[in-house]
Amino acid sequence: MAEEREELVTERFAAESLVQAGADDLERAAEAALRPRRLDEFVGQRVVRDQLSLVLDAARGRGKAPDHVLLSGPPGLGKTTLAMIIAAEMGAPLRVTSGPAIQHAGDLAAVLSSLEEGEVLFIDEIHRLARPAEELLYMAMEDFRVDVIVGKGAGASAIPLTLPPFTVVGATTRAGLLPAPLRDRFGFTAHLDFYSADDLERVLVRSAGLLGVPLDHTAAAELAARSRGTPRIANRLLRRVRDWAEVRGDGTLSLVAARAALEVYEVDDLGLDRLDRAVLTALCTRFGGGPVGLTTLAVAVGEEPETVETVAEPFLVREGLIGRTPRGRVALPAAWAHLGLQVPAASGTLFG
Ligand SMILES: Nc1ncnc2c1ncn2[C@@H]1O[C@H](COP(=O)(O)OP(=O)(O)OP(=O)(O)O)[C@@H](O)[C@H]1O
Ligand SMILES: [Mg+2]
Repeated sequence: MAEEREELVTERFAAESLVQAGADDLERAAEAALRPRRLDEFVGQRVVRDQLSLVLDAARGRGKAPDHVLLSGPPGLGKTTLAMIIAAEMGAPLRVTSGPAIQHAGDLAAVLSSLEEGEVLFIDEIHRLARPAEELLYMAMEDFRVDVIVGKGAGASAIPLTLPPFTVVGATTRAGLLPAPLRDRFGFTAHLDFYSADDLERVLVRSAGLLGVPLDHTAAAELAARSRGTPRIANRLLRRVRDWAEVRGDGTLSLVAARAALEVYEVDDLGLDRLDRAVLTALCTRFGGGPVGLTTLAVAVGEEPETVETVAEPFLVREGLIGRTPRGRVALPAAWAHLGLQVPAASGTLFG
C-alpha cells in the first residue's frame, strides 16, 4: 500500500516535469529535476525543517493526516518543493491547484469532494483565492465538510457532504494578504527566509552532483554569493555556467567560467539582476531617493506593482539597499554606493 502510494507520488512528479516541459518552459522542467524529494535532501531552513519533521512524525505516529500547513516567503525559496515533500513523506497522493485557477466556489467544492483520505491538497498562491471559495475552504479545513449546491435559482439546495481527513498546504508570497480567519485555520505556519551563502553552496554542490558536472569549490562560493539568497536562482546560474563552460570553456565549472557567465547574464556582484537594478536606479535617479509609492515606482520600471513588491523588493530590503516607510520606498545609502552615485545632501533627512 505504502509502495503503491510512493509510485503514485513519483508518477505525479514525472507528470509535473512533463506538463511543465509541455508548457514550453524548459527552465521549469530543469528546475523540477533538481527538486529535493525528501525532507533530508532539503537544504537549509533548519528551523522550518525541524518543526515540519515533528508535525509529520507525529501525524504518522497517530496514523492521521497532518495539520494544515501554510508556507510563505519570496519566490524560489522552496514552497512548492516543501508541499511535494510533505506528500512524499506521508506517502500520500498530492493534488495541485492554485488560487487563480479556482474562479468559483463550485470549482473548489468539486476538488474537495473528490479528495481521497489523507490526500495533500496544495493550493499555490492561496492569497489569490476568490472570497466565496475562501469561505468554503474555511469550513472544509475546520469541519471537513462542504455544502454541495444542487440545482439553480429558487430550486437550489445545499447538500452537506462529509470529507475524509486531508491536509491543505497553502503557499503564498504575500502572507499579509491572507485574511485572519484563513490564516488561523493552518495548524502550522512556516515562513521561508533567504538562504545563507553556505546553504546555497550546498544547494549548488547537490545540483552539480545530480547534473553530473564538475563544480569547483571557488566557483560554488562565487555563485552562492551572487544568487540573491535563492536556491532557484542558484540552480539557474549553475545551468548558465555549465552552458558557458561547455561552449566557451573546457567543460569545468571553474571560477573563471562562473565569473564569465555571470557577466554575460548581467548578474552583478551583489547578485542583483536587471529588475533589481532598474528599481534602484529609478528610485535614486528619477525620484531623488524617494520616498515614492510602490505603484509609481513600478510604472517607472515597466512592471506590475506586485512583481516589484514580491520579486525585487524583499531582497533589496534585506540587503539594506532600500527601506519601506509609511510615505513610500526610500533609497538607503548602500543603494547610492552600489550604483556608484553620490548620496544627495538633501536626502540625508530621509534616513533619520
Ligand atoms: N531547500 C532547498 N534545497 C535544495 N533545493 C531547493 C531548496 N529550495 C528550493 N530548491 C530548488 O529551488 C527550486 C525552486 O523552489 P520552489 O519551486 O519550491 O520555490 P517556490 O517557493 O515554490 O517559488 P514560487 O513562489 O515562485 O512558486 C526547486 O526546483 C529546487 O530545485
Ligand atoms: Mg512555487
